[in-house]
Amino acid sequence: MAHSAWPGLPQAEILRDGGSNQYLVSSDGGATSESLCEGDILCLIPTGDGNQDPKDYVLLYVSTKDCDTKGVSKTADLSLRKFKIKQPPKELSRYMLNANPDSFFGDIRNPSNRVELSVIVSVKSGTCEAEEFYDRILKDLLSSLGISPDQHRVYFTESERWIAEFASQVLCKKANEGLAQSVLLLSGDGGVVDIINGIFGLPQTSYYVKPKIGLLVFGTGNALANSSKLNISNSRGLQAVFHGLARNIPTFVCRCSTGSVLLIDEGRSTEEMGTDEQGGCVVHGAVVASWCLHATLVADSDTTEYRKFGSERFSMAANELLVPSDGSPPHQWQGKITIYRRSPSGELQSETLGRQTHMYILATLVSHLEATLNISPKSDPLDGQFRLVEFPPLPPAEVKKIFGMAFDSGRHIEHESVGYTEIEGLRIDFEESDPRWRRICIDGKIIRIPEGGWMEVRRETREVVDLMIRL
Ligand SMILES: Nc1ncnc2c1ncn2[C@@H]1O[C@H](COP(=O)(O)OP(=O)(O)OP(=O)(O)O)[C@@H](O)[C@H]1O
Repeated sequence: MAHSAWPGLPQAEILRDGGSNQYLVSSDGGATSESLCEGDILCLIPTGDGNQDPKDYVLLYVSTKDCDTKGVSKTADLSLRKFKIKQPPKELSRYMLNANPDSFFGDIRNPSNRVELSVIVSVKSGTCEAEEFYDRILKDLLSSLGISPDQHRVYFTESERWIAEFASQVLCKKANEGLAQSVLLLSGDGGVVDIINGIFGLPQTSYYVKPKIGLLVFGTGNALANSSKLNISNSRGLQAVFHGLARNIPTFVCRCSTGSVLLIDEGRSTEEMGTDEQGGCVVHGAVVASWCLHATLVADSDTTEYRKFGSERFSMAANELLVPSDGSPPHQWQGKITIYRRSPSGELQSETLGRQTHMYILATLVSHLEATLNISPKSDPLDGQFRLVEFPPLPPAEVKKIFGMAFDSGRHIEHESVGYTEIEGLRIDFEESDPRWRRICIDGKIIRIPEGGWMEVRRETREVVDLMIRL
């Protein structure tokens, strides 16, 4: 760490403010003070180097104009604060930045021991705040840590395909050469999944070193972050980057019949998918594979107009599907569902769901699709277990009741019409003539299956990337 990074830093005192996780930071000899939530602390850096007093630290945190807001403030209200501190409260020692060669940045005090760092800013994620967060917080933070512009690369996404192409052309290539890499990714689930797919598109060498992803949360649903105990405070996940551990992101593979296409540009255009040796279409996911109501509402709400409403867009589109404004009844999706499970002796077994019409078919590796939508309450962070949530066509009021229960700590699994089970995989044979009802969702990406087609999802055993999480 270059101590020259801290010239003229003001001195402050940090004290616990009552019994909660609130602190008071007072500077200017007590003339100025502001409240600080523990979730907004980034790190404490010991500045003593033997000649100096070891009780000197630099405190870095994200400050908000609106500190009464529960949860997360708008990025426009955030700024990075840096103070010299003497004797911080001892419970804050867990935020101490130690010299650790295995950490996300490598040995931050020693530039020659740092890992290769890329920063990817997904400019269209969520409500498009990632770029502003980079400008307001991240740029200054990296420079304060002594990570100079020549020691990392910053990229702003230029297209829908940008992250997947970067992942295959840069990340995978270097990982295959055995290079340790870390990626600060400002996005929603889509950015992570694009990285996973970009890497899965190429073979792995025996030298492969999994890149570490530090996910800064800027999407709409943020299922992976909300399910992985990432602290979605104003630090947007930076606490896990500094103080977390790297853990494998479990994934699944989805194969679909030849002729399946990825819908892009708000569904106006299509793109060819990757293919396997048999000519089937292949895509990987880490969050969710769905059909019926879930896939259709994600697809219908993926427009610039809907995106302005943040995660509210999902319930708006769901309402239109359950109670269509033209007065028609909700659609009943038609198809054959086959479920794969492992027997206690490890044998793969299949069983067909005993009905042909459906309202909800969703296989997931995560617990939460949104901050409070606990779709799979038995899932633990990154546990790798695939679970199926399904129910048949029901009156709209009953479907809304089920969702109310899902938002209430995942109680929907107690509803008599909801099936919830551990699975190894799932196959759908579609029996729908209208292409609108043949759209599936793989981690937010929408795939249209050809008429008479099928899709199959299975857990994937190859590991490609790690996520920084706090255990
Ligand atoms: N410069 C760009 N031009 C066009 N599309 C972009 C650009 N940058 C990102 N995108 C696309 O924007 C989408 C952002 O997805 P992401 O998952 O990160 O956010 P989200 O959908 O709002 O959140 P979540 O998936 O968590 O609900 C992706 O499909 C990505 O490919």
